[in-house]
Amino acid sequence: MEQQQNQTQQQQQQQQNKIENQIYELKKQQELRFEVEFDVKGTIKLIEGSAEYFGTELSLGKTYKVTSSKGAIFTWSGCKIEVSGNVVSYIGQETPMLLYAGIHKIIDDKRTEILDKPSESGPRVIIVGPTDAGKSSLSKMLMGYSCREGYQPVFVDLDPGQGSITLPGTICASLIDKPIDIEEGLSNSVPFVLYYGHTSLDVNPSLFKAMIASLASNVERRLETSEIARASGFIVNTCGWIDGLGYQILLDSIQTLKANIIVVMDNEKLYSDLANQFSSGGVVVKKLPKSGGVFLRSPVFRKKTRMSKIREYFYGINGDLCPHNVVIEFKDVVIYRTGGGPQAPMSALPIGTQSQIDPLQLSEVSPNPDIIHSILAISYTKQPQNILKSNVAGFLYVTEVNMETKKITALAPCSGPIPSKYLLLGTLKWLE
Ligand SMILES: Nc1ncnc2c1ncn2[C@@H]1O[C@H](COP(=O)(O)OP(=O)(O)OP(=O)(O)O)[C@@H](O)[C@H]1O
Repeated sequence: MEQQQNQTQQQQQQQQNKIENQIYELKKQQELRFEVEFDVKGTIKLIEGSAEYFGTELSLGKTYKVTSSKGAIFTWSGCKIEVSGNVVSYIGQETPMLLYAGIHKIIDDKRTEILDKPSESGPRVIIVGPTDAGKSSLSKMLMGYSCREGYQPVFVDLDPGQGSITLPGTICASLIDKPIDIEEGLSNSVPFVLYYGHTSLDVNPSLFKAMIASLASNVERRLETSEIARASGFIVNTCGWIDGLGYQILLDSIQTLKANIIVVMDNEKLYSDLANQFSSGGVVVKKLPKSGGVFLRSPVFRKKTRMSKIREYFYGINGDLCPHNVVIEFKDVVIYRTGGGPQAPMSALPIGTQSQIDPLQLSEVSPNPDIIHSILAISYTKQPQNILKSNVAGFLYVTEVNMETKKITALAPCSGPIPSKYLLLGTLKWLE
């Protein structure tokens, strides 16, 4: 009841604050929480003091465009911020930022500790917790703080639901050498990308686990490339499925990636289970509360975010890219899907039964109108049997399949022939 009243008051306050050119004065360790709807634009400018957006410092006097997003500008020492456009905002008085900074300290200490020990590994951080706990935001913060100290951690994104580095449906690893761009996010990094093809883990958990193993080998190789890479380690963001099979996948991810720092957000049971399982093996397991500012995102909002992420891939964040229509003859490509055909998610099978289909089996798909609106990953592989562990060169969006002329028309981010004949299909679709 009290929570409901608080929420209503907060909403009323947010409505009042939807004013053009509002100036906010933040005291130390406060944050300005904001929300900008889809297709609506606003700006944020730091006009005095210092502040950061999930670990990235704001430049004084620079106007940042914000759209389709929710977030917070935090200050350690106090600041003034000017907000304009259709931005709903309010000041968050209490934040868990000191505790979050404490996790950065643990990571930093680990880096210092292993500098003179070439056989030891730097921080291998994995952030786990339920949906909308603030995991992605914390991973951005930790990467931002690391880069500000000259480290270059690898960011591993194991959440195919949103696709923070490239498209939804992927899992990726990318070296981060500067704090994340406030307007463009992670889109400037050059990642190693695997196309899982689905936005939910339960469609093909075995494939997901196999892909984590491939990603882990890639990350290991990256950590061995230099002293700075070894010391910087990696930061993994996971998806919010934490019980049943979701928990098993988390355990598998922690073990496969050999995580040595586990950060559990907003869930006592998960913390207790993971602490019991891993603390005795020298792994640091820490729990963190969720920030009161984290927005709960409805399934509709999540779907819209996914769709806008795909749009961004082809058209650019500001609509400034010009994708090309490519026409591909059936004979020039081979399309594969995993799992031997369309599958029911695990959750849809009767309890205790298992799908008879080998989840890692590749089956060739003849081009047909059912693949219209699908996102196809173009693989770098030269051998089709390696398609599931090979980096993705890019994506195509199928707009037409002509069975008479035997041609596929697809949207591609750039012109010219596609770099490989091997394409991977999942269940990810986009209605432009
Ligand atoms: N302190 C904050 N103030 C305002 N918004 C915030 C704050 N922290 C996070 N958010 C926003 O809340 C939303 C959810 O946070 P985030 O994506 O970090 O959660 P998550 O646990 O990674 O979610 P999921 O696993 O369900 O994708 C995001 O839009 C994020 O920008």
